[in-house]
Amino acid sequence: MGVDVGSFSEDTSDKLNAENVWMWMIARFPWLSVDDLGRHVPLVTWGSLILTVLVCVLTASSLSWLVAKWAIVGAKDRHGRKLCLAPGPAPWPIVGSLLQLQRHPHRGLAKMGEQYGELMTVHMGTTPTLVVSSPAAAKEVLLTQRTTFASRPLTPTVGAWSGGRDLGLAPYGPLWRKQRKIASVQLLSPRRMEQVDAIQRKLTDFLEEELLRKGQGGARQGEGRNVGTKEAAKEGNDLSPAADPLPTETTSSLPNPAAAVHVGATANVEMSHKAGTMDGLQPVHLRENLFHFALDMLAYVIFGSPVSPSMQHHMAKVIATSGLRSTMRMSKRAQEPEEGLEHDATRRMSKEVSLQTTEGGDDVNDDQMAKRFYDVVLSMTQVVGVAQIPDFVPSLRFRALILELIEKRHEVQRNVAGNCGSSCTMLDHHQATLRAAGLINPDAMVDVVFNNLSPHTQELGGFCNEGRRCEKMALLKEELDEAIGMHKVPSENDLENLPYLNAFLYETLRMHSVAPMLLPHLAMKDTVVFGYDVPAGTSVVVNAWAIMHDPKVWSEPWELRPERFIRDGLLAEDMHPDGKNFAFLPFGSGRRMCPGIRLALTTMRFVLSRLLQRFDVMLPHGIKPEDLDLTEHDGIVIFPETPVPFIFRPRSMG
Ligand code: HEM
Repeated sequence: MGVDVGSFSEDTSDKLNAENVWMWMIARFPWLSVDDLGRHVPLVTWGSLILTVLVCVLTASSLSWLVAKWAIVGAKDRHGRKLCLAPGPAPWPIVGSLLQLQRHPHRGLAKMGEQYGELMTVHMGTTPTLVVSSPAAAKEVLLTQRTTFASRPLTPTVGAWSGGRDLGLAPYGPLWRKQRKIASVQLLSPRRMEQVDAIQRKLTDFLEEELLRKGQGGARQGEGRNVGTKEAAKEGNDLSPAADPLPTETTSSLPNPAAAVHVGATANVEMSHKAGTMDGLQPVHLRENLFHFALDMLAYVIFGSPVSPSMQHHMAKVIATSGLRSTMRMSKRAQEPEEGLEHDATRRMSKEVSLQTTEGGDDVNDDQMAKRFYDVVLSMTQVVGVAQIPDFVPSLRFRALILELIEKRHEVQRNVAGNCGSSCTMLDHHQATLRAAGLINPDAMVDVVFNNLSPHTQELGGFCNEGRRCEKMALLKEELDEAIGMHKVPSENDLENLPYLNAFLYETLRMHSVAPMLLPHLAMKDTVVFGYDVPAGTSVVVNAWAIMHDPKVWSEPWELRPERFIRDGLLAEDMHPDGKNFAFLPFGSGRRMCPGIRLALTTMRFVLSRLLQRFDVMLPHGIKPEDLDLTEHDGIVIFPETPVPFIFRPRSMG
């Protein structure tokens, strides 16, 4: 049958019948005509395509329902007994509910929890996971049944990373117990914390100096270029210590974590562009400085010395101003012009001095080592999550780097003055000086761990511009000024007794939970939680974020209200993050609770109080609180994706 598509008139639409619709479609899409099958192959193709898609969709959806039914309703235990699993969304084949979780799984799961309740079964890929979202259920899993849930799932990522042999991700068993004991009794013991205290003070002094220097435009050569411009943000070095080069040719290749995470984030670019100076002071990104601070602390605890080039530069200054300077002058006079000697000496030392350096150390390697250290720590925070997506690249990089750092540390140990006798090199002396200055940790974690492991296990190998936030800042300062004053370096004892400072810290940990879903746990045997079966091997995620933002648990959970942690003018004892209050779990609870809680709290209290003593912290002119993009960076550890520029005005100026 021929159809005169050319003569088809749209006016025939008043007769809305199948024939008209068909003719209208043929007028629009002539290839739909079946006049000449040979010529109109597309119709057949489209037809089969549509049919195929339909079949696929139907099959997938019935399959997913079948799987859901099998997984949730019809699941049976080893003895064929029907299991009653916690309710949850029907999973899709292969991906389970991963697509519904979107970018921030803790938020996605909190939303699902509103529908399914405090215990739900969610498929992370093909793995059924029990998600816990209430204080009572968290208590049941982390405390009452703490041994049953004390293990960690061995995901492909964890397997590739460390084979599950590291403390944080190891399955519950003898190796984990041994590591945990070393961590609690030796590495993070009160005695060790005193040693860490000394380096913490030095690093905080350095942090303050850096904030001051950068705020004043950055004195070092090459710094401050493009600051606050779109170009700088695009380069990834805008306002950050990534633009923190050692002088001249040793420009650091240290990554800007912001750039690594989100190069040129629009908000960042716009904000940096808008950020104006204030009282002649430049805005500074605190986040990067704190990131470097924390990693230097970590590197000190683990490898015995900070790793960032800027810190090494600082260490070099210690040497250059020590007795060794004259030795250096003498030994290098023949090669160096007198003018600018000190600067050159400092620079040269900064090349030579680092934990990794062997004699004649090379700055490029040091910089690369630091870059890799920052890089892998950052990637660690992104990869180890509930979404079990294997990413082998960072894990292999991580292993190689750690092995290299351990080897270098052994080298340092061999070279430490005293061991080398008459063959002591200049570097040995430098390291002895750093040790004396407390900049090389005599008991680095690698040493402790290696001394403790048997040969067998070794083989296994707040900002303030206006309004209520200002009030809170003022309250913090008032408390600090009254109790300690502006100049005294506070002791841990001083700080523990400041209710508002601690309450402020706790409230921040509640609102911006660093590890929002703790680390994943694993059921080691079949058990029952609140009437629901939990078969052995089930992954368990405690959504601490959901609990800490639940309006049934916390009134006005989105409001920053440190006062909620204070009772009768004192810090409420039952509101400590020590794992006893299951509504407030920033460090987890039970067997796998964070062993670093003391170090973390001490460090945060100290840094916060020192910054408050020294600076008025505010947003730059032209930036309002509502301009800020506080979107969380995705990964198992949460921090703001876009660094916020602050003005650090020395209080002496005010
Ligand atoms: C604000 C800082 C910190 C927060 C919020 C934090 C939070 C956490 C959380 C939530 C867990 C998981 C608990 C669980 O799965 O039930 C954890 C585990 C862990 N944390 Fe921390 N942590 C912090 C700092 C530190 C520090 C400074 C160290 C060490 C120096 C550390 C070492 C560990 C280790 C080794 C584990 C694994 C413990 C195990 O599985 O047995 N953390 N942390």
